[in-house]
Amino acid sequence: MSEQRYGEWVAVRRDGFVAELVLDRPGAMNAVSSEMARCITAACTALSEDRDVRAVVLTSTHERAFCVGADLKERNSLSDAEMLRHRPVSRAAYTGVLELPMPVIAAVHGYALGGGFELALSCDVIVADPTAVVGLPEVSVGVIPGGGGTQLLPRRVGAARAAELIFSARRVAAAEAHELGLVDRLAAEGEDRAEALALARGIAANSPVGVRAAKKALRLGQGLDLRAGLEVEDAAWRTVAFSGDRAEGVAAFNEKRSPEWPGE
Ligand SMILES: CCCCCCCCCCCCC[C@H](O)CC(=O)SCCNC(=O)CCNC(=O)[C@H](O)C(C)(C)COP(=O)(O)OP(=O)(O)OC[C@H]1O[C@@H](n2cnc3c(N)ncnc32)[C@H](O)[C@@H]1OP(=O)(O)O
Repeated sequence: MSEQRYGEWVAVRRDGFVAELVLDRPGAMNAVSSEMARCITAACTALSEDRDVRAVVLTSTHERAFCVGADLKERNSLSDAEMLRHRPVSRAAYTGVLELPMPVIAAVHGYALGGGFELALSCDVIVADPTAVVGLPEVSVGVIPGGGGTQLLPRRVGAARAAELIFSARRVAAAEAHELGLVDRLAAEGEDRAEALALARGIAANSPVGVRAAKKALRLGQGLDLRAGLEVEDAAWRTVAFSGDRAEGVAAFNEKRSPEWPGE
C-alpha cells in the first residue's frame, strides 16, 4: 500500500488496481475550503491520468463526518470578489470527482451534508454505515446546493423527493436514506470503508476497458430518451468490441482461466 499526499488535506492510497481518495481535514470535519478543493482537484487529476487505477473509494479519516460541506468559516471571511474567484476552484473539485473515468464508490459514515453529500452524489455508488446522516441543508444557510446537488439528486431520487429534501434542508439518517435511495448500500457500523473497498476490488477484477466504457454510457445516457440512449450505448460498444480486453476476456473464458487484462 502506497500513499501520495495532495496538499495538507487529501491523500491517495494505492493497493494494486484500487485507489482510495482520502479526505483528511479532521480538524474541520473535512469542510471544503478553497485549499481543500485544490487538494481534491489535484488528486482527481492524478487519478484520471493513471490507467492502472480501475476503481476509486472516496473515504474520510474523521470519526463523525464524511464531509460537512463548504467551509462556512472561510466563506464568512471571503469578500464577494473572493467568493467569485473561489467558485471555479471549488467547482473543479466537484467536477473532478464527478468526471473520474473509473467507478468511484463513496464510503460514508457520519455527516455528509451540503457539498459533502454532493461529493458523495458525484460518485457512482454510495455505501453508508448506520451513523451516516446525509442532506442538502444549503437553503438553511442562505445558499443553494452549488456542488451539483440540484442536478444529481433528482436524477437519483426523482424531482419531487429532491425538492422536498432541498427545500426542507432536512438531514436524513442512514436507514431512511437507504429506503429513499440516497445511499445504495447499508454496511454494518464502521464497515462502510471495508465494504466499499471490497466492491472496488470486485470491480477491479473486471475488464478496465469494459467498465470504463460502461460508466461512460451510463453517465452520457442519463436524461436522454431511449432512442438517443441506445445510440450512446452503441457508440460505447464500438469502443470495446475490438479491444484487447475483449479478445482476452473471450479467450480466457474459453480456456477456463482468469483473464490478464491488457487494459486497452
Ligand atoms: C458535481 C459537479 C458540480 C459542478 C458544480 C460545482 C460547484 C462549485 C462548488 C460549490 C460548492 C458548494 C458546496 C455546497 O453546495 C454548499 C455547502 O456545503 S453550504 C454548507 C452545508 N453544510 C452544513 O450546513 C453543515 C453545517 N454544520 C452542521 O450542521 C453541524 O456542524 C454538524 C455537521 C451537524 C455537526 O454538529 P455538532 O456535532 O453539533 O458539531 P458543531 O456544529 O459544534 O461543529 C463542530 C465544529 O465543526 C465546525 N463545522 C461544522 N460544519 C462546518 C462547515 N460546513 N464549515 C466550517 N466549519 C464547520 C463547527 O463550526 C465547529 O467548529 P468549532 O466551533 O469547534 O470551531
